[in-house]
Amino acid sequence: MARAEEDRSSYEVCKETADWLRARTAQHPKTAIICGSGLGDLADVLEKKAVFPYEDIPHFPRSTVAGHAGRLVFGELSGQPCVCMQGRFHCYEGYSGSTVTFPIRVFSLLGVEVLITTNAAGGLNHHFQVGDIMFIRDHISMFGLGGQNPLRGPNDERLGVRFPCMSDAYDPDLLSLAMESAQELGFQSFVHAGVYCMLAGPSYETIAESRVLQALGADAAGMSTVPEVIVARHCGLRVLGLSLITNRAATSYSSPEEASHEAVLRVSVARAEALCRLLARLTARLGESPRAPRPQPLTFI
Ligand SMILES: O=P(O)(O)O[C@@H]1C[C@H](O)[C@@H](CO)O1
Ligand code: HPA
Repeated sequence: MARAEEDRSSYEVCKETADWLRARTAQHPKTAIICGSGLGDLADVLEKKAVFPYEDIPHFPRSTVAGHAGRLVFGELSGQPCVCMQGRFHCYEGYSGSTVTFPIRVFSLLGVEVLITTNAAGGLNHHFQVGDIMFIRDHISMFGLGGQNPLRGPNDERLGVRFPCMSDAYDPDLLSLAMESAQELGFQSFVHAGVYCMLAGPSYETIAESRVLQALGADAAGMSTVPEVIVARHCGLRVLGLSLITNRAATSYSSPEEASHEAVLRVSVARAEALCRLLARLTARLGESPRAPRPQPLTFI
């Protein structure tokens, strides 16, 4: 029988973990990066690394999904202090919203100001190709609309307000900076901005469900990210979200597309280098002070 899940929703538990980490690393990360399925290589490019397996960190949950190594990596990216989650937690693993988002609160207590969250997602927008990158402009959470909000339960004001605004969930300045970074790297032909839709998972969508999601205005479908973003905004972090389109969601009964996690991981691993370059460029731009003036606004599909 499964053991009862530890309650990680309290400020004290988050602080205990943050204090434990602070005592073991001299790094003071301002940016946290969550590596999506198969995107763990993003953490390997950090310099001056300090690595903590999740099982060594007090109160940290365990990664159970292939392509999520389960290590917290502190280090520098483009000279900027960062912390990377090599492996995230998903609600479909059986974890509660407060467990899935526990690291975000720990990061906030460590002084992190910006969250960059990445994921693998199925493309719903007809213009998207496998291997494309979508910056998340907004989200729809089928999970959240169904009542599964990670902030459900008593609210501790030390962590954030009871009713956080979500119309500004994805920071427009970070989005512009990310688009500029993509343009500087010559990536504009395969970079878009769009709406990410979170499903509970772990089963992929049916054809009828994919059609509904398209009609709702979703550009990509996945099984993560939204709880992290809600909690990040709750504790005042600025957020950039990024989806790697690892497959195209099937929307026709005659379509050959069949989603599989193996194919998702294959595409993620193949595109990890491009993502690393993009995040390195973006992080360098984030470190520039004062913020460089923006070029002409860019239009992405
Ligand atoms: O952690 P992410 O959102 O990148 O992982 C996606 C969603 C599922 O966990 C898995 C399905 O293939 O990939
Ligand atoms: N649907 C949901 N989650 C996903 C997909 C998908 O097609 N691809 C990767 N994660």
